Amino acid sequence: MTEISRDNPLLFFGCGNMGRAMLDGWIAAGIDPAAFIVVDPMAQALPEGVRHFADASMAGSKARIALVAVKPQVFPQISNELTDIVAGDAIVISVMAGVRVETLRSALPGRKIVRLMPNLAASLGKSPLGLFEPDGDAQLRAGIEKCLAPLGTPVWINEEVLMDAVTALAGSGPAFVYRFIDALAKAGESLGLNPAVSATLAKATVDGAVDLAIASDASPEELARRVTSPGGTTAAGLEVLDGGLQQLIDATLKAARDRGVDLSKPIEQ
Ligand SMILES: NC(=O)C1=CN([C@@H]2O[C@H](COP(=O)(O)OP(=O)(O)OC[C@H]3O[C@@H](n4cnc5c(N)ncnc54)[C@H](O)[C@@H]3O)[C@@H](O)[C@H]2O)C=CC1
Ligand SMILES: O=C(O)[C@@H]1CCC=N1
Repeated sequence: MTEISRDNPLLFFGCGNMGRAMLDGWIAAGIDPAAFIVVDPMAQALPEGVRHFADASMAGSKARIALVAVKPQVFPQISNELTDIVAGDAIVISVMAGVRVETLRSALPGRKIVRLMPNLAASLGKSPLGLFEPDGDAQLRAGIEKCLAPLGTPVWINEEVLMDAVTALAGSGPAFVYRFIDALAKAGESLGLNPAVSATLAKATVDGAVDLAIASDASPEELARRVTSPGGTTAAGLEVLDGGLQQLIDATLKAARDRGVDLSKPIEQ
């Protein structure tokens, strides 16, 4: 059921920023565009061959595998539409932040529910893929991993409550990294560098540092040590950064995690 193809298409319910990144990742990996159906009133310029319906009622046959990628706040309003277009025994993968398996199960009785927390790097096949399913179903897990393999690295999470931490770190995380890149560039500018030069240096620095961190057996801490000459420029900079960075990142992730917990609560009408 997790083998997606023209005959067993995956239905995207919502295909905005996140859905589109996943769709692009799958198609870039060589999956037939006809293996995808998108239901989204706003989706535009979808890849050729992807079947698109503005409304669920137009989608025709019931999907056996579906991906829910609408905003969590929208889910209560669309759950009936969704129930109508996914088969009774379908696999439903939700990327919605906060929305719990219990909520998904009560809206979609009988379906196998999998929660997934990806990020936008799915379009490049480089997304962390935090996964939770409540039944410890080995066959389902293997099928999901195979299906998601073109998008990045799967990591199963054993306690659902930790999906809010995964969301904060891996789902929201790219935005925090982009802010760091921006801050590097702005700081370079304030030291007199031309804005375009500073932005290029900031991106290339982060790009190379990340590639080294991934390729090397050394920890990030050890790699930082290798950059740092005693009494040199890096030591002078780290003395400032180490005075506040961890505290700031702790507070940032906690705020994001706590918002995920809020989103898990029923919306007050
Ligand atoms: N943007 C990101 O980096 C990440 C987002 N997510 C999750 O992905 C979900 C979607 O987020 P984004 O893509 O950022 O939002 P978005 O606003 O870009 O996309 C949501 C899409 O849902 C569509 N939609 C709204 N009502 C609909 C309906 N009745 N039927 C079908 N489609 C409908 C909208 O037209 C829109 O294209 C959220 O639940 C979010 O928590 C998870 C990880 C990362
Ligand atoms: O900001 C959000 O709520 C979503 C979930 C993770 C990334 N974007």
